[in-house]
Amino acid sequence: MSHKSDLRIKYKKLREDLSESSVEDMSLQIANQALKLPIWNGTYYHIFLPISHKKEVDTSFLMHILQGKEKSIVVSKADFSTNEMKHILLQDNTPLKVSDYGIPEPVSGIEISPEILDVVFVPLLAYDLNGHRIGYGKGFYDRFLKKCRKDTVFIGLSFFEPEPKIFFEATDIPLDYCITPEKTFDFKNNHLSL
Ligand SMILES: Nc1nc2c(c(=O)[nH]1)N(C=O)[C@@H](CNc1ccc(C(=O)N[C@@H](CCC(=O)O)C(=O)O)cc1)CN2
Ligand SMILES: Nc1ncnc2c1ncn2[C@@H]1O[C@H](COP(=O)(O)OP(=O)(O)OP(=O)(O)O)[C@@H](O)[C@H]1O
Repeated sequence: MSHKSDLRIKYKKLREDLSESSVEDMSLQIANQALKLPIWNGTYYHIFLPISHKKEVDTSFLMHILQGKEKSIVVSKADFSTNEMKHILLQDNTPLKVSDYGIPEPVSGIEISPEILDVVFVPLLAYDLNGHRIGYGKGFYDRFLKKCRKDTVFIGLSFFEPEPKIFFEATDIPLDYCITPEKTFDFKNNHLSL
């Protein structure tokens, strides 16, 4: 089993090697895969805005789907002094600004409590067949997800296949699904769903 730090290096490199056009193509495929999941009865959907220079999944396609379905969309603002995030309702007039870390974030707006969220799309570097994930290592999402409801659905988005097994800590909150361009993994039912 690889160390978390080695996996971070491995997946950062795999992402760097992707062309801009494959990032766009695969991000569109991921959004299309999301349409097949049984997640569309909710009201509040949390989504991350991608750090583009890190070649994260481009969530703008998913965002268009959410807007088309008239869902309420929630985005976050990270506080690097506490490693906690604030969650803000995205409205037509919500001002966004790219932070020092390259993350597009709301400047101001209506704050939303994590308990209200029905679905959270989760950024990640690596994940495994049990739905354990690794991010950039500050624990932002671990702290956030534990404040959501028991029935909130957590969905990772990745360009890559899962690792067989990642060592996890007591604070790690596992994903329910991970969507990749070709396949969607359903961890609760322990099989490939679609
Ligand atoms: N789009 C997006 N937003 C997100 C996350 C994410 O993974 N993706 N996060 C998920 O938790 C949080 C931000 N996490 C971050 C943690 C560390 C660094 C950071 O240290 N950046 C350094 C470069 C370090 C490196 O490349 O390894 C820098 O920008 O100087 C950036 C973001 C909250 N918002
Ligand atoms: N709920 C929590 N309360 C306090 N500390 C936490 C909590 N969750 C995680 N941490 C701590 O935060 C640090 C980073 O956690 P971890 O390595 O799991 O981050 P990550 O999942 O890779 O990053 P991220 O969630 O930001 O994408 C660890 O030291 C962990 O112990």
